[in-house]
Amino acid sequence: MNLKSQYASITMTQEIFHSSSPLPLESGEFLTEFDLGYTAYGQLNSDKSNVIWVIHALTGDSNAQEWWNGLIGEDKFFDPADHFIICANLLGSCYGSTQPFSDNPETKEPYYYDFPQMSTRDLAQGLERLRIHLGIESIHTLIGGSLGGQVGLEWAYILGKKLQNAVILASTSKTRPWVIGFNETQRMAIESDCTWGEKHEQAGNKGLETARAIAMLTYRHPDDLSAKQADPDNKVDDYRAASYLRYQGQKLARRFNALSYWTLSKTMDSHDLGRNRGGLDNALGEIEANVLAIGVNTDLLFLPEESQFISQKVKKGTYKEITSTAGHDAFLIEFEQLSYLLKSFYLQQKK
Ligand SMILES: CC(=O)SCCNC(=O)CCNC(=O)[C@H](O)C(C)(C)COP(=O)(O)OP(=O)(O)OC[C@H]1O[C@@H](n2cnc3c(N)ncnc32)[C@H](O)[C@@H]1OP(=O)(O)O
Ligand SMILES: N[C@@H](CCO)C(=O)O
Repeated sequence: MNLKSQYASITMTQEIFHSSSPLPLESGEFLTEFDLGYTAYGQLNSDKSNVIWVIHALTGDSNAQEWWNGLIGEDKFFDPADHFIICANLLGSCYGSTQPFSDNPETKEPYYYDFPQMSTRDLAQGLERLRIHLGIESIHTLIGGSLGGQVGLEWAYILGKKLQNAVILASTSKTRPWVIGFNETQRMAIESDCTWGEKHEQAGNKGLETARAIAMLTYRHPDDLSAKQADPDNKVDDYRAASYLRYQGQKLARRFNALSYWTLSKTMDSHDLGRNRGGLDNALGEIEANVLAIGVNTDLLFLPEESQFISQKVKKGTYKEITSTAGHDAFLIEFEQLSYLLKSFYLQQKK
């Protein structure tokens, strides 16, 4: 399907790729067949050397130009006039790809709670299938933040020399117990919703609101809330921070579902680039691409040290840092710094 983007001159395509061959999963299970919804902007050049592959974070979708509008678009750092920019909705997510409400080909009923558990490696294998289907032999740059960075690292490992540059933002090579703990509290919130277990898309919705509110505290820095959600001194109730978190919970529950959230949070927990590869040092050391690992100085979820570690262990690594009061989500917000860091990274490659 060809669509007009908000920039009349940009070609934007939205398609669904269907894979009819089974995808083996790390758990030992299979996805018998699967769909990946994807969005592409711009055109492949004649030698197919202008591919920028974006991987979204936990609740993102494939329309990267919309949620990364400060980085992708006309006259932005990644301009579809020059690049073929593609982003696929990750497996398990509810924006066009196979997810818990998709039909299980074996039962002809939605998977619901029987949706198989997938690791970041499995999600990367799904993207690899799409790359092969599109006939893309090499990727100029893979870029993703948070969960998108985790999947990006896994894919960078798989791609080997087919990938030139990987930009991994606010992410990690192995999920820390602290993060798994936060994800578990969010799943506990979902489980405590009395509709969890029912077979419809609203199941667990109130629990999802709470889960998002908990998650927001890991995406923001305490100082950010102090600055933006401060109350007058005479207050004894109805604090701004409280209504902010409630609002954020409701906002997500309107556009996402608890089953996809559950699945993807488990996927985040599973992330360990070094599993069955002789550990992290070995696995990172086998990545062939130039890697730019970007940390955020106020990130409490994926610490800047985790990005530094990635840059130190890969063959060709660079570390840069975003300075922001925003916390973890700065990678979705601080476009000016991001554009500057990307520019200096590419200039460094030319030297
Ligand atoms: C179909 C789709 O939308 S999917 C793709 C979009 N999403 C993604 O890709 C996921 C990644 N994006 C994100 O996580 C977020 O959009 C971010 C991090 C980029 C920005 O987060 P935001 O929620 O926009 O910013 P912020 O934390 O400042 O909150 C602002 C919102 O809180 C509201 N708010 C602020 N303070 C309060 C308060 N005290 N009480 C109630 N509401 C409040 C604001 O009015 C604003 O509401 P709005 O979103 O309806 O305009
Ligand atoms: N704010 C991000 C998650 C943190 O990376 C999202 O909602 O996708």
